[in-house]
Amino acid sequence: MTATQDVNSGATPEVARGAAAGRAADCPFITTKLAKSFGDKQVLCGVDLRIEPGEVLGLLGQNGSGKSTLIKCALGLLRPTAGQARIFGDDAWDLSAETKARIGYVPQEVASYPWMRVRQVIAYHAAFYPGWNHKLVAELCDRWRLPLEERVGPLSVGQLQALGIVLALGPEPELLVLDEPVASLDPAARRQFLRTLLEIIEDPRRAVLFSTHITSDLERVAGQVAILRDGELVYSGEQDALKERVKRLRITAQQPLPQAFAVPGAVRYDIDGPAAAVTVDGYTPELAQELRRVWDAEVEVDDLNLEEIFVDMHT
Ligand SMILES: Nc1ncnc2c1ncn2[C@@H]1O[C@H](COP(=O)(O)OP(=O)(O)OP(=O)(O)O)[C@@H](O)[C@H]1O
Repeated sequence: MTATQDVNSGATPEVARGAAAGRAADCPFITTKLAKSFGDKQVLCGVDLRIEPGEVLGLLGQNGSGKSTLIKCALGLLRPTAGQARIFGDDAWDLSAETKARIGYVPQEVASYPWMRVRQVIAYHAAFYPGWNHKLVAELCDRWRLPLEERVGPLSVGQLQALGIVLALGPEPELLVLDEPVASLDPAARRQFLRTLLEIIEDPRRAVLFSTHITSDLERVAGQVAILRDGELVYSGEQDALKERVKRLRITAQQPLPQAFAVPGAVRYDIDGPAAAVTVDGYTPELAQELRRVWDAEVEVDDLNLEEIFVDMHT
């Protein structure tokens, strides 16, 4: 595990010492019926998720839907109540040092050593990783104008977040897990980050789990999308397939639409007399044809972007 946190103890990245190359290339990330409760509050309800090498999975969900809890259970930072998470074949609660060394994790709140200078923190982390990419780290520090000679303690939240990303990317991890990594970055730094991420995922061995509320970012980088609602996955699959499946139908009938007007798979209705805008989950061209026939209506089909899909699925 890279650097900003040791997944099991919250201690130094010593766990990465002795990182071994050449382990069997197991699936980077699998959860099976993963469940987590805090007291009597169930936060995750049987989540099945899988990320293959070369995939970027964007994790979406409203505040409190369980994204961070899912990530922490999958990385062995929280113990699941039921089900299982495996990282490169290891049980998440019992990750080997070799497996931890293959993971880069940027938590929602980056913690580091406040008394050290930025340059020292980077050198400290680099010392644990034989494959540390000094050139990449220097480039990233430059791009994000990280103040190498300043102490970590007084860094701004955004600077600390950028440092967390640098530390996670330094060892060139095969699994990169980012829990809202850009929330505090300014627009220029965010753009730089996305550029960096796009460069990183050119390597087909890498898998990325990227949780964010900024859907336009996910739209650019995530081939796979998972949507959590109240601890349950309501979608997991290709972003393109989601966009094929969820459409907005603009319906114009000859007469005001009756009370009984209903569309199979509708997740949102806006009805105004003879006109309706209906978002459906499970669109097919046959559905549009059927609506034209049954309601004697014109039906136009609009594509939605990821943000519109997310919002409509949560109203
Ligand atoms: N240690 C804990 N003890 C009790 N409840 C917790 C704990 N950690 C998380 N929760 C609860 O679990 C729920 C899910 O929290 P989580 O942080 O996973 O959500 P999230 O989807 O990451 O939210 P956000 O988008 O706001 O970061 C919340 O209701 C939260 O209060």
